[in-house]
Amino acid sequence: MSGSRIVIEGVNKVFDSGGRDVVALKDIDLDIPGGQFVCLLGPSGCGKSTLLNAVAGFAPPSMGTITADGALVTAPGPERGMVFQEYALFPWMTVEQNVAFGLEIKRVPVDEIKRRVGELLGMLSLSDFRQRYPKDLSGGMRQRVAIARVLALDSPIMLMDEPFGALDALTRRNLQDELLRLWAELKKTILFVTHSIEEAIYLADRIVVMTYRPGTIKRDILVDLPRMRDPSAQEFNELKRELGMLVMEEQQRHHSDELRQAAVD
Ligand SMILES: Nc1ncnc2c1ncn2[C@@H]1O[C@H](COP(=O)(O)OP(=O)(O)OP(=O)(O)O)[C@@H](O)[C@H]1O
Repeated sequence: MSGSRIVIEGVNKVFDSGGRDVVALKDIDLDIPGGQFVCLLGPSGCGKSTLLNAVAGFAPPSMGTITADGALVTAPGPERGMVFQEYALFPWMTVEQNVAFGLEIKRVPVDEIKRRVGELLGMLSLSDFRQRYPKDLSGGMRQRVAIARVLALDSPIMLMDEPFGALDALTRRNLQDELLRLWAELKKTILFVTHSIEEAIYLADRIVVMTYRPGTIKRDILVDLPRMRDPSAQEFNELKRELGMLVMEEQQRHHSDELRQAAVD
C-alpha cells in the first residue's frame, strides 16, 4: 500500500512535570502529502518524539487534531508502523517469527505469511539469518528486522524514531541506503526523527526544523537535491551549514535552560 497523507492541525502538547507545565509542542501545523519522506530535526528536548508519538497514537495531543488519509488518529493502528531506536524485537522469537508476528495477529493465511516473510527477508538481506534470535544479530541486522516487521504489515505510513542513532557510521549509511531503496519502491509516507543534520539531508524530501521549548516549527525546508545524494557536494554542504545554524540556536537555548534549571534546583 503506498503512502497516506498526514495532516497535523493546531497541535499542542503540555506535560505536567512535577507541578510545572512543560509545553512540548505548540501550534504545530503540518500537511504531509502521501509518499513524502519528512525528517523532523532538532536538538534533544525540542519535541520530535512527542510529535511522532502523537502521530503514532501513543500519546494524544492536548489540543489539535491529526489525521491519516482523513481518519482521525486517536490510538495506535496498523496503518502507522513504528520503528524505534532500541530494537523492539521479541527476544524469544527468531527473525522469521518476529517478521511474521503481525501477519499472524491479522490472521493472514499461513501460505501467504510464508510468501511475504520470505520476500521481505530477501529484500532486507536477512534470508540467511531467518532462524537466528535477536541476541545473535548485530545492531544493524536487528534494525533490518524491525523494518521488515513494519513492512510486513504494509503500513502506508512509517514512523521512525532515530532508528539508526545507535549504529556505527558505516552500518548507518548502509541502512539509510536500504531505506531509500525501499521507500523509492514502496512509496510509503515516512516521518523520521533525527538530530543528525547530515542524516536529514541525505534522506529527506523535506526537513522540518523544530524549536526548543516550546516545540514549534522553526523552518520547513524542501530538499531539492537529486538522489543518491553526495555529502561532499557543494549544495549538500551549503544546506548543512544553514541547518547547522538553525539547530545550533536551539541547542544554545536548551543549554541555557538547563543552566537556569540547575540554578533553581
Ligand atoms: N512524559 C513527560 N513528562 C514530562 N515532560 C516530558 C515528557 N515527555 C517529554 N517531556 C518533555 O517534553 C519536551 C520534548 O521531549 P521529546 O522527547 O519529545 O524531545 P525530543 O526532541 O524527541 O528529544 P530527544 O532527541 O532527546 O528524544 C522535553 O522538554 C521533555 O523534557
